[in-house]
Amino acid sequence: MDQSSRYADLSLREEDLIAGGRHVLCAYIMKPKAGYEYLSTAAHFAAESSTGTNVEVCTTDDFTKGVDALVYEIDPARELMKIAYPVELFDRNIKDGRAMLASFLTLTIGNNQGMGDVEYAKMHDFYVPPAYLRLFDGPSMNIQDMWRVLGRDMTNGGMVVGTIIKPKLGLRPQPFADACHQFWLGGDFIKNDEPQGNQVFAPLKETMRLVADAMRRAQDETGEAKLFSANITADDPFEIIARGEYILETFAENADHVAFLVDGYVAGPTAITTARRYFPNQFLHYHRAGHGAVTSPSAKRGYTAFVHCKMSRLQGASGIHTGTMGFGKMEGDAADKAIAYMLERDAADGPYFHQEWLGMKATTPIISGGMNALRLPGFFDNLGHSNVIQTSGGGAFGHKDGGTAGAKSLRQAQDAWQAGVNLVDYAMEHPELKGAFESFHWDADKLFPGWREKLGVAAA
Ligand SMILES: O=C(COP(=O)(O)O)[C@H](O)[C@H](O)COP(=O)(O)O
Ligand SMILES: [Mg+2]
Repeated sequence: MDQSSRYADLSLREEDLIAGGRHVLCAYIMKPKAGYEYLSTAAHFAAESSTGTNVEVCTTDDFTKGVDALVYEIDPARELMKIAYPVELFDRNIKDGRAMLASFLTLTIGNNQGMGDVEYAKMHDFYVPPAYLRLFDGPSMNIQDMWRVLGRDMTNGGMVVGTIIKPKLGLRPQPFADACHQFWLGGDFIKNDEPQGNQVFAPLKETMRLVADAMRRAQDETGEAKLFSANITADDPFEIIARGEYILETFAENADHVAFLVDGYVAGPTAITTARRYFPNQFLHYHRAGHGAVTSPSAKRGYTAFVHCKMSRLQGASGIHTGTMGFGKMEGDAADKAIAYMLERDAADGPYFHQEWLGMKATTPIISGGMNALRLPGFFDNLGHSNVIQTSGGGAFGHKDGGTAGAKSLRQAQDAWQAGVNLVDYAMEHPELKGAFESFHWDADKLFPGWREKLGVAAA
């Protein structure tokens, strides 16, 4: 059945829809299955994503039709389809009238992902009008709160030097805390790796007691503040809260040095919002493990990394992994800096829509995955600044002189970039950075040809 007379109106203009402020706009790359016409499939998609089904039902009344989602633009050659969703379609909390991301996802990327006439559909961008934007929590904390703890400049405080304790799993509590202590003697920030929680060989309570102690000792030894991002991910919101409360109590006087890490893709919006609302004074660290299943450019369904990150700002993530933009080990490319700008700025352009954030706090990009000191200058050149949290696991603990030297080499790389000094020149005066060239010599050969002669390091 062709529903395009009801669920499509190609005479609608995007600027009018935006000026009207009544619609959430979504852009998809959609391809119908063989034998299905583009506009009628798009209309069926809009029906299934809003008020309809595959047939007309006798219970529909005039009010219903007023909240239909409408296809307002198609370009079959580019497989592009844009749909306007009336804001009234989206569910709101009974307790406070606020919006929820679960409802946004259920409609805009819900049943439409399994339709028999759709070959594939992936969301590439969305626009949120002010009337809906203001109903989301948004972040309560971000990198500025870390800079405050670290005693840095509040507008251009620079990179938070971070790591992930490796190995990913398999450390008992004491060696885990020892690794933290080692890194903190040179760096600022440590995060649990995304699967680390309450394994039987490393019970959370015992591990956190030792990590809190390692933080105290490192702070005493260096005279600097240190930060820890603790994984509180769980299926059960009460477990998330129990973990968070235990950790804050254990870090005690250093509780404001603690961030909470939530695996937001696998545990979902409920877990993120539980942490955002129950612990509004902690930095909320959104780890996105698993997102590649839908965001990878090779995935034709789901949504892009850009859409995923943009949603996290609405939910209130203080920081989210944004990838390494082609400079690390994970999928991505230089143009992904648009993701960081959408998170950081008060107004930014996505691939299809301009978004005004109307003062909603920024979400900090967390740069991670196969990074080390040598890869940082190129990364910062591309992004244009270094006000990010950067975590190098292998790039710190893979340093030939250990985690402290690894941490120092990362800080030195950022300092060199900020000072506009070539990394090889800086390494002449900074032994830990020089050690990074030796440790990651395959990167050094590629990124800084001639480094061996300059630094006096013989060929391996
Ligand atoms: O543990 C790591 C990186 O370890 P290492 O520094 O040893 O590579 C993170 O989980 C990845 O960054 C996730 O990827 P992304 O940040 O793209 O979500
Ligand atoms: Mg990890």
